[in-house]
Amino acid sequence: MTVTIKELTNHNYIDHELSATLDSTDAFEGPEKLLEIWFYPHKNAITTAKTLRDVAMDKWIEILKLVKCEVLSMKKTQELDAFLLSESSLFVFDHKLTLKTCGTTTTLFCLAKLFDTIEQELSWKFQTTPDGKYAPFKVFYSRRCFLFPCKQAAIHQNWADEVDYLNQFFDHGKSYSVGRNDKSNHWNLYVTETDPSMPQGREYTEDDDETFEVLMTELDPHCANMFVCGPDTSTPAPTEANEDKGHNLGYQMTKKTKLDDIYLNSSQDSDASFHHDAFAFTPCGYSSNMVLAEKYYYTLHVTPEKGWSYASFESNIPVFDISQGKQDNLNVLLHILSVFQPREFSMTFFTKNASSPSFQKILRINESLPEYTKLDKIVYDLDDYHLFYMKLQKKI
Ligand SMILES: C[S@+](CC[C@H](N)C(=O)[O-])C[C@H]1O[C@@H](n2cnc3c(N)ncnc32)[C@H](O)[C@@H]1O
Repeated sequence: MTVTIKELTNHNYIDHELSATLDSTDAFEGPEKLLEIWFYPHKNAITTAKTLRDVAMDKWIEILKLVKCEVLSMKKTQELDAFLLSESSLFVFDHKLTLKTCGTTTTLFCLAKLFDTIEQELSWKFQTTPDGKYAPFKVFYSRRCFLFPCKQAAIHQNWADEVDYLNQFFDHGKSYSVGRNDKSNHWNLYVTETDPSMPQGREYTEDDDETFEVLMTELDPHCANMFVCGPDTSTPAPTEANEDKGHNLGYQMTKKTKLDDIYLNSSQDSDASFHHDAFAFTPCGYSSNMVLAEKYYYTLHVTPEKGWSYASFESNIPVFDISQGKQDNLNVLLHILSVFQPREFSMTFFTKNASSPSFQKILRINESLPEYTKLDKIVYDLDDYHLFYMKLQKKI
């Protein structure tokens, strides 16, 4: 499955001025804050005429201003809107959204505005408890420990403050610190209890809901250099003739590193659609969103600077099922590791079905990574989800 040059001209939204004027900062916090809100368990459970995808672009821009990031471009598919941001990505489905932002963004500061907007624009009322808290179907917030916590805005400097802030909005939130609890090795998760009053039954359940995330640090310098543009690097500097340098270079980086070729071209129907949107930052850095079969995404973000190099991969593609067993997450992981060759990485895998072949295979994934030593390997039973976490380090 690879992308074609047509992907450079079929954006639903693109901010050429912003792409031309973005510039680099010094020490950059690659590790992202990841907020996923399921307002309803399924689009069939929405009780009003409008859905999240009816929220207009200018409303998303206002919400994202509070997070301190901007929209570079957006592509719409049949099932989702994939936004490429100045600091990572936003995926909007009819009934849920995933917001992933890096740097010194203030992700949680958008919550009040987000709930106000959907109440005004969609008549979605989730503020139902007497204490004014919100009760969407499910909320997840997670992040690995930061490389530069002191650079973050106040509440994001430490996990306990983030949890206190989330608890002002939601009831029944549970907080986890996963992995050995030292300065650079843990990963945090906040998750609310599933709202039992929402409709139940097969037509309201996403059976194939899986999320696979790989967070890599200390990238191999040659690999990291593939995401640097300008003199003496492996990617040529853009020419003046390019109308949108960031998107052009992003496309070139994707093709060169074969990041569009992670999933086999053998998904259930080989005509499955594939959409791509990538951006190369100046002088370095890369972000991309890929959408497969209209409803599955994977997203990659790279901070290549020596000293704080970092790359992340996140996917909701149930690879074993859609490839009919021809490909699994080990295969996906090996492809990603070959592109970045990190010294350390952590991975998380969420699934509803602990007896699925995908989950059973992932439990033994470290046995197929002879170059890496396992530091932590943990499974959580979170009632309606199972979480697998593993941290690995390259053998010397
Ligand atoms: C937004 S990208 C990808 C971030 C992502 N979370 C990651 O995995 O690293 C960050 C990279 O782009 C570079 N960059 C250059 N200009 C930037 C800008 N205006 N905003 C954000 N990043 C920028 C950063 O220095 C960094 O190397």
